[in-house]
Amino acid sequence: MTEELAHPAPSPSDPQPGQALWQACLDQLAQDLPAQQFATWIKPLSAQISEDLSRATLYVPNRFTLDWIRAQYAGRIASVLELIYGQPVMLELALAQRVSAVRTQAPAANSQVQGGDAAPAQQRPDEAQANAVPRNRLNPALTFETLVEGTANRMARAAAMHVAGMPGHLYNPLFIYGGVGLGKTHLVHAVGNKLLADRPNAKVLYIHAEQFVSDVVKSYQRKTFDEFKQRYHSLDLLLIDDVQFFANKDRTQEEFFNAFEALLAKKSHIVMTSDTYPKGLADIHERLVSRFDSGLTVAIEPPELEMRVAILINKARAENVEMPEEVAFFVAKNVRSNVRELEGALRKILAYSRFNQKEISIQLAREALRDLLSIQNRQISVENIQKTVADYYKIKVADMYSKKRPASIARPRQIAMYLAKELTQKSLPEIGELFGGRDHTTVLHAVRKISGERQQLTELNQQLHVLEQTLKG
Ligand SMILES: Nc1ncnc2c1ncn2[C@@H]1O[C@H](COP(=O)(O)OP(=O)(O)OP(=O)(O)O)[C@@H](O)[C@H]1O
Repeated sequence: MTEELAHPAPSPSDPQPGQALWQACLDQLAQDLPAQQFATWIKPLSAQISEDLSRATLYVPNRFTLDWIRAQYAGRIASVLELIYGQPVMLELALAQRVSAVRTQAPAANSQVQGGDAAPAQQRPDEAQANAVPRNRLNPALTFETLVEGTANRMARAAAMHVAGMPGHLYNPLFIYGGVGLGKTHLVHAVGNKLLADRPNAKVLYIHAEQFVSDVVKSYQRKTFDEFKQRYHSLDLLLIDDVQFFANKDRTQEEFFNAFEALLAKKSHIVMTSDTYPKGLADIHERLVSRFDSGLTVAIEPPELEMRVAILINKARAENVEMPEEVAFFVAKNVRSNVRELEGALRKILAYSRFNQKEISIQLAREALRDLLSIQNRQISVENIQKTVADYYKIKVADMYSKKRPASIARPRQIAMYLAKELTQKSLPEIGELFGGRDHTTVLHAVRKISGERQQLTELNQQLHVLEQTLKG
């Protein structure tokens, strides 16, 4: 693959391989990204690449930039590095303040490279960043229009739309929770962007909870609580991300409580996100938890298959690429955990297609995602098979190990045994053991029976096909 790349892939024997790799990555990103984004976020990065090229550390000046780079660009940078080098390069993000400590520990041969001709990140004046990040900290790209709707986020989206259209009324506070990479941050930015589109003078602020913590600490140290209060208490809309980060931060919780009360009293709106529902939050004072829960609490679930397909097609289109539906289905079936991973897979496919100048097809997607797919294939376990088959035939997983014999249970159990033999490296006795301590001859009987019937019964063959696809991902 590497010989077909736009840049010759550096090898660890090049004089300064880290520098060459990072420069090639920058060149590629400069082509891929809008000039403004590249100049603002990527060019100023300071990179340190380990001698064996297995690890790249990017230094960023502050927490906000770190979160931003992680959310928006880290996946893309990692896949470009991987494509150029031909092997995965582990990407780390670190705050520039720690550079001196890291430098003293780093081996002398490590190359510390700046993005383009920018000043070192730790020396850049704060003003440069202040210019780059809008004061309300909203990302204009994260809107309702770019957020694909599906069963998984329908309720949260509807509530967020309502808040954006009529802030200060219903659902205050709006508390959105869900697992990583499911679109919580996107949704809160969408609320802010919509309100500003309707009312450009509205005072809106998006902030990550960690940034709020750091604001509290700073105003405590500098004795600037009046400014702090002025800033937060005068908002029309406060969007605060990942409030689970308030855990064990008493002073922050107190200040947030004050801000919360002040904002609600003046009918300003608060939208919060978290990785869990309010009562599931650990180490947060009860009075805050009960306030979090006093408006509307909605979950965002992992996206279902159709939604994943739509997200892929939409995101590809945003990059001016038409992704054939069958390819989107293939990817969506294989990448199931969250949207961020889906985006990562898409980036890999686009980069792979661009580098190799090949049309996007299932075969190309398979090649581009081969690491990810092989990990999944390796992960097929008997437990996984039992659960998938039980779900498919709507029986209990416990029936896989039970002694029950009715056909409605015995048959799915035989199918699961057959798949365990086909898809794992386990021996017949090992499989028997995992099916409630059955004898290996019982497993052998099941394997022979199902494989024989599969040749004759189209319906069974189809069911097995679906199960295999599901399990292989
Ligand atoms: N329904 C969706 N439609 C389009 N893009 C989406 C959707 N959901 C998530 N995304 C995209 O997926 C990526 C991850 O989403 P986001 O950062 O909002 O997740 P999150 O839930 O806040 O995750 P975390 O808890 O890790 O911060 C973003 O680039 C976002 O734009």
